[in-house]
Amino acid sequence: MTKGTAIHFGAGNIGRGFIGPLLVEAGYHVIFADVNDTLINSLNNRQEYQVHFLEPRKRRPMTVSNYSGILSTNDSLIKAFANDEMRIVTTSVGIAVLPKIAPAIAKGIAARRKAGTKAALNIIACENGIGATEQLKEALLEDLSKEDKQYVEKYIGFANCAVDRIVPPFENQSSPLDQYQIEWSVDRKSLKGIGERETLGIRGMHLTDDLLGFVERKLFTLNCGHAIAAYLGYLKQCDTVFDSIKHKEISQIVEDAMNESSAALVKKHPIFTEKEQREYIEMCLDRFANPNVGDDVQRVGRDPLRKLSQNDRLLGPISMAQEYSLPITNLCYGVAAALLYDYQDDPQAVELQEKVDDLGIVGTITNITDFKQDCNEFKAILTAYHKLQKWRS
Ligand SMILES: NC(=O)C1=CN([C@@H]2O[C@H](COP(=O)(O)OP(=O)(O)OC[C@H]3O[C@@H](n4cnc5c(N)ncnc54)[C@H](O)[C@@H]3O)[C@@H](O)[C@H]2O)C=CC1
Ligand SMILES: O=P(O)(O)OC[C@H]1O[C@](O)(CO)[C@@H](O)[C@@H]1O
Repeated sequence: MTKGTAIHFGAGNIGRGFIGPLLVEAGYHVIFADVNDTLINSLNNRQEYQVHFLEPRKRRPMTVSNYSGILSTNDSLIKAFANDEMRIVTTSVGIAVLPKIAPAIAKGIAARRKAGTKAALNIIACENGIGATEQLKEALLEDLSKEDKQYVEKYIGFANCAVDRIVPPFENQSSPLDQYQIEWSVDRKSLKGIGERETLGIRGMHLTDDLLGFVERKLFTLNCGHAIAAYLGYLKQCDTVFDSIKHKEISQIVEDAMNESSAALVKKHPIFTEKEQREYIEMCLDRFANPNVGDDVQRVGRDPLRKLSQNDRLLGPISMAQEYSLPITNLCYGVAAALLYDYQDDPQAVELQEKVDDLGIVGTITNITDFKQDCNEFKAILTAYHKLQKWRS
């Protein structure tokens, strides 16, 4: 049964491998909008592609069809917004790219208003980060007229979400996908056009009134452990997270860091019990150790400055633990490992190491973390940094 049309910005790993397939399976025609014309041409020429599951158990690949591709700069995309059948807009372009796609979405909304379309449209940014859809909304409001803003209030929902699926890069026109518990939790109250008990009819989308809990659980547990495994693995010259987690001293730090984060998480978000968090951590460790997921440490560790930002997976759990005066030693190892990340093909790693060269490590920790030099967190990061330096030599 057709449910209408969806536009998905970013036909990369999570777009083609996770969100796109869920929307297609739910009965939407998905328009993938991307800047990469080779990718768009290849999607249009193929008309279908496969998603295969990297789980230890065998499961049949899924065939994805009922989609089309369009360059995100193409004016037809703006026209597509005006269509009454257009119901949902999703993104997975990377959080820093959201301001770049905002003008096209703003033009699309203006076209929708001018066409007199009254059907609700929901926009969901599926990026790793807190409040990604909110950031997109703020960026696009700048481009809207007063009338468009009134229209937005009435008909356009902007819902934050947590998106959890490990999708390593595509190979040979098919998408590898890890098949553990999947999570696409969406803020129910921000959606438009659905009743109290209704859903958008998308299997795998979980509507919740406690979104922040789900976002922080994913970012501060799974992403936290994943990033620490990547940065520590990089120091030991591991190629993949799978290789990294085989080192006992790495898996211990990763597990202990996730435990430290969880101890604070269950206090802040009592919707999760300690038992559930223990099981969640087990599930994360299983995923990291899945031999079928050949996930490069450089992919998982990409953009270290973003990962070292205040509310992200490394400093976020430390602040949360500080609120309850809980231990943070292993989380500080994660921060220190990220500070040592010097992969030359990652522009943020290069920028980070230039900062270390300019400011010294004490100045860099101050600059990035905002911790005072005499506080425990600062000392723990500095101590861990000096210990981890020896891993490289
Ligand atoms: N890969 C994964 O397992 C997961 C990724 N995420 C999040 O999803 C987002 C995307 O990640 P991936 O799919 O791995 O990255 P990716 O690099 O595979 O895909 C990003 C896509 O966005 C496109 N893009 C870049 N600028 C654009 C623009 N201005 N307009 C339209 N398209 C544009 C790129 O061409 C690329 O196809 C990130 O925020 C990431 O944190 C979240 C959970 C899991
Ligand atoms: O996509 P980010 O935020 O750079 O994080 C790296 C990795 O974190 C995950 O979302 C989950 O661990 C990966 O699948 C993802 O690619």
